[in-house]
Amino acid sequence: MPQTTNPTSNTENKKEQVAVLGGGSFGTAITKVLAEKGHTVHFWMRSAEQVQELAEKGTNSRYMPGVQLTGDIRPSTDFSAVVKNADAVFVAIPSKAFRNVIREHASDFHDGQIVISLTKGIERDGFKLMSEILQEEIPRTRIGVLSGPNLAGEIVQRDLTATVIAAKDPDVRRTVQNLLGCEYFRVYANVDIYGVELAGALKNIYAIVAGMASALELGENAKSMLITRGLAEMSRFAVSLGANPMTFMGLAGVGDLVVTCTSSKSRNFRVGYAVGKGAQLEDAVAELGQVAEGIYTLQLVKEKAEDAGIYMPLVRGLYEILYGGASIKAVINGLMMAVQNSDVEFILPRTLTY
Ligand SMILES: NC(=O)C1=CN([C@@H]2O[C@H](COP(=O)(O)OP(=O)(O)OC[C@H]3O[C@@H](n4cnc5c(N)ncnc54)[C@H](OP(=O)(O)O)[C@@H]3O)[C@@H](O)[C@H]2O)C=CC1
Ligand SMILES: O=C(CO)COP(=O)(O)O
Repeated sequence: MPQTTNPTSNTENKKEQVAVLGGGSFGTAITKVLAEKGHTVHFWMRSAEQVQELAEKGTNSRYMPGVQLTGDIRPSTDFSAVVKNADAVFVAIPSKAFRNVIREHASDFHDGQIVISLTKGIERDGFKLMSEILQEEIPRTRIGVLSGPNLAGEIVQRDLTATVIAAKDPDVRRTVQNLLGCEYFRVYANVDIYGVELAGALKNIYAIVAGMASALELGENAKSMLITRGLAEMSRFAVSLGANPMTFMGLAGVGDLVVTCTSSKSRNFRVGYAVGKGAQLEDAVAELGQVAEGIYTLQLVKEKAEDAGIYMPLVRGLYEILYGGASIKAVINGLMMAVQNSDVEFILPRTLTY
């Protein structure tokens, strides 16, 4: 009988110099994982007060109240010093600021340096994903994307978590698996950067929809319908842009979609919930006090889908509610009474069902 090899671990314990850019919830969570693995983490944030608090008390109370950070963490507002000696750099800057920050400091990155985007958003001009921005701004680095069902608030509690590293270069994938993989954090590999990254950005839209459905107490069947039709819609969109549909079966696709559509720990879910309970969008966002990428991604995807003629009824419906003044009830009714179509269109194409 042929034997399948099953190595006990591909996680090394070599200590490295790494950098994390962005002092919000996710930057802090990844810093904590890296530091607990014994790496030296150079942590860049723009707030001098936050740097001082982290250096003196080992906390980031603005974004992770009650969480103690331990290990060799070196917070700093000096971007150049943070990036200069790092073998790998993890970027957790919201999509709206991502290009400006990288462009302003492009000369600080060195040839061959590993740079990994953690950001789940899209840039307005040109519909660019973060890996594309990295490619344009710092093309001589080795680029990857980390995405998956990764609620920061759970990672800092050491709750069991898995994620995906997507990179063309196998050495980048291996390095990131070694840097982060530990008893509570697993890193799976993919080569479909575009699909992994697009999945992470798109699912935020459906998390807003799911939060709304939860506020309206539409029921468990409705929740399942939304998640599954959301998956159909996001994979239809991504495939038309060149991503691999199989990526959406993995952690970065269905995995992240499920966690953000079912948990009030997701900020996008919470924004949808608040609007479902009658709040204005601006008030819901202000109350959150953190980034909810889905509200920007929604606008960009709606425009892109219309330009490209891609059928995205959930995106259109949510857009009409958030930005077009439509009533939630009318949108739900319109969705329910639309043409009944193919379940899995990669098996039964949509057009054949008319
Ligand atoms: N939180 C999570 O569970 C996860 C988040 N992500 C993704 O990570 C990315 C970052 O999100 P997250 O950390 O949660 O966001 P937060 O809202 O928690 O924090 C945002 C951080 O970005 C900083 N920032 C904002 N604008 C700038 C700027 N112009 N220059 C420098 N820093 C800036 C903020 O600094 P300041 O406080 O000074 O304003 C703050 O440190 C998002 O794309 C998100 O989708 C991915 C997986 C999980
Ligand atoms: O991406 C996330 C979990 O995977 C975090 O989602 P939110 O940004 O909605 O909190």
